[in-house]
Amino acid sequence: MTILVEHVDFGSQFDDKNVHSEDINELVLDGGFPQPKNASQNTFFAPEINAFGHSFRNYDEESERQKGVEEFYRLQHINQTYDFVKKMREEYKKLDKAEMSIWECCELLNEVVDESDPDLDEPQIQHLLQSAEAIRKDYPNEDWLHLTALIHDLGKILLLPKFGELPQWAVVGDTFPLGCAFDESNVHHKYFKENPDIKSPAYNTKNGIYNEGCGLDNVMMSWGHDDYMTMVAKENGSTLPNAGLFIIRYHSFYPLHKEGAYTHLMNEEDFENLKWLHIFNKYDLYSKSKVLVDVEEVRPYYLSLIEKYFPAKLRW
Ligand SMILES: O[C@H]1[C@H](O)[C@@H](O)[C@H](O)[C@@H](O)[C@@H]1O
Ligand SMILES: [Fe+2]
Ligand SMILES: [Fe+2]
Repeated sequence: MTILVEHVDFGSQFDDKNVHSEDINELVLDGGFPQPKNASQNTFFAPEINAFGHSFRNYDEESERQKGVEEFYRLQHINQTYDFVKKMREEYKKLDKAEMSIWECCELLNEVVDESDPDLDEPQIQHLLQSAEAIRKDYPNEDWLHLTALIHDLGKILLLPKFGELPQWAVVGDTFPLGCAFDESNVHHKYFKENPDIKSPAYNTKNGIYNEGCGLDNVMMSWGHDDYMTMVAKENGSTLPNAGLFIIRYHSFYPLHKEGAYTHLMNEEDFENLKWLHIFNKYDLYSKSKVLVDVEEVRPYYLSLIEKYFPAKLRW
């Protein structure tokens, strides 16, 4: 069984911003996943079952693994506050923890286990390469998108001793804005009732401390691997297009890109970039499989992309 996901048809607006769209009529979108016989072009067929035999992002399943995931969200929703995020951003903006290349970081990530993820059963470097290779197959000319996929989860190194050994709830899981009301579409929303921010009248309206349409760049997101990696890329002078940086910063913002919540905080540019995030998300989520990528075989290609868009060594 497969799930049918319509391909997003985006216009030529990206050409202006150094991002080129494919001639999508020429594409067969399958991301390398098994396709049904009658699959038509321009339609992405996503697998229905994850590596554990469940549907993807099923947070209600009665299983040991799911209990761990729920406990993860309890802690995350209680502890992510506006003040906490402010402190984290100040601390990590210093980028004084290490100097290393992007590829070195990919290798480091193998030591990391993500307790929030109900679908992933492989080392993190496999997830990076599986999503990058799947998107590369469908969008061969968007090299920036391949590299974006490769690096989108690198921020998970925050779990390692050298990078502060932050608890899981401060690194992984879905993200959400602070400084305004918590939307009900957040998974395990009920645990927000123990978050101290809920008592602040300033934070507890739909817009909270923000103005409608203020742009997501101005919104304080819960702290984690997304925000950190965006910071690292920007501060080290990456030449990735804005759409790539947008994908990295908001790829865990499922309440927005899956549920359509919080759109009142977006500006026009956010809406343009969201089209790319929707595309990216399918590959991030559905490429998690047991079919492993041969790291040595694809390494030269990704090294060439890293060289194109990043300095040789970055500050982390
Ligand atoms: O559990 C997952 C995590 O593995 C991902 O890296 C993150 O981006 C998701 O949003 C989260 O829910
Ligand atoms: Fe992620
Ligand atoms: Fe991911």
